[in-house]
Amino acid sequence: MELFDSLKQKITGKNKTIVFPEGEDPRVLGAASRLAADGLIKVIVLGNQADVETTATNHAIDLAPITLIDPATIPADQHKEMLDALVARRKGKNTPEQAAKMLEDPNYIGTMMVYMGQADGMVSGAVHATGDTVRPALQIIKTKEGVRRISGAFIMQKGDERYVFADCAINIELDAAGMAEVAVESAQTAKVFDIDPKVALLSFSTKGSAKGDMVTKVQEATKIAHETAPDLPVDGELQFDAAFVPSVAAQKAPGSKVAGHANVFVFPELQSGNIGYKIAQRFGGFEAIGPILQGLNKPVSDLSRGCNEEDVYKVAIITAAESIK
Ligand SMILES: CC(C)(COP(=O)(O)OP(=O)(O)OC[C@H]1O[C@@H](n2cnc3c(N)ncnc32)[C@H](O)[C@@H]1OP(=O)(O)O)[C@@H](O)C(=O)NCCC(=O)NCCS
Ligand SMILES: CC(=O)OP(=O)(O)O
Repeated sequence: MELFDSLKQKITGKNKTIVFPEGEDPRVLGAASRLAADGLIKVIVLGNQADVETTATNHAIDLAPITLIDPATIPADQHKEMLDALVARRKGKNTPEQAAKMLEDPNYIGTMMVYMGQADGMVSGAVHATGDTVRPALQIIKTKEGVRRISGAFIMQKGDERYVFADCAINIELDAAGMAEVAVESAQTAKVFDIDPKVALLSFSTKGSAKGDMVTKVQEATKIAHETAPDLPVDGELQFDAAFVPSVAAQKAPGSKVAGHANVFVFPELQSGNIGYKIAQRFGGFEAIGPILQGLNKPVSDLSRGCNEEDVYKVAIITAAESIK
């Protein structure tokens, strides 16, 4: 079954609610309206009422299936309840005044709705940069037990080919333990998308062909990933060609169970991860689905600001599916 058909089947009838804090954006509003009209999820859109209505009129988007909440008109008692919950969650890290300021930002309101159980997940980031989109989730939703760092993975898809790239979105620089954690988390993500994971930890060096601190970090990360998940096929440090091309793997990493067949690619830091996925997307013609945030207590999904309506639609389906245990 096609990936999104099985995800749609998973969420149909579950009445999951997804909140979209960027209601004024036509890509977001269009996707939200279609998702609700298709009966896949219940939709809450946050936005200035007049601006959302203008967007709907200009783009022929039906607002009927959507619940629109204008943050400026949230009743005082509901706002106070949210503010108190935020102050309590931040446990002295933010004053009530700071928390009130945070709630002027729709990403904080949406995240609080997820935290308070008013929504099952949030999709944002079509307008806001990643930092502003995910910071509320890092501060409020937080990591699930056993996970130190949240990371961002993309499902890269073209025809029958499907791969996981990570971390392409969140951690600017990880140490070896952090990179190993991304490797293990990404393997879990791969399984959700019917990929049998073979994980490559990428570098500009293959099996000691170059030296330096950056290479040592990837070697150490590979060792830690082996110790953490002994049954997981994982290898490093590998250059991308050694990880992906069997003939190059035979020359550069003979005997590796992963080299030449990798389908989960873990980048050594964010520069290469973010650049790498965008090259595969824009030069390689791969659809980039994500970033899917790995390791959060409840699903919050970021979008690329370069996304289209279909990307928003698909990420929301993934987010709803993630909310089903
Ligand atoms: C994600 C990011 C915004 C966090 O930066 P930040 O807000 O300055 O981070 P801080 O160190 O101030 O941490 C803020 C909170 O988030 C938590 N946090 C930060 N990174 C985290 C991570 N990867 N996992 C879990 N929690 C994290 C911190 O513990 C802190 O929590 P606290 O306030 O309860 O103590 C930052 O790492 C970033 O900008 N990353 C790059 C995003 C990007 O532009 N990607 C490219 C496009 S997709
Ligand atoms: C994931 C990503 O790169 O997001 P943006 O394009 O919004 O920076």
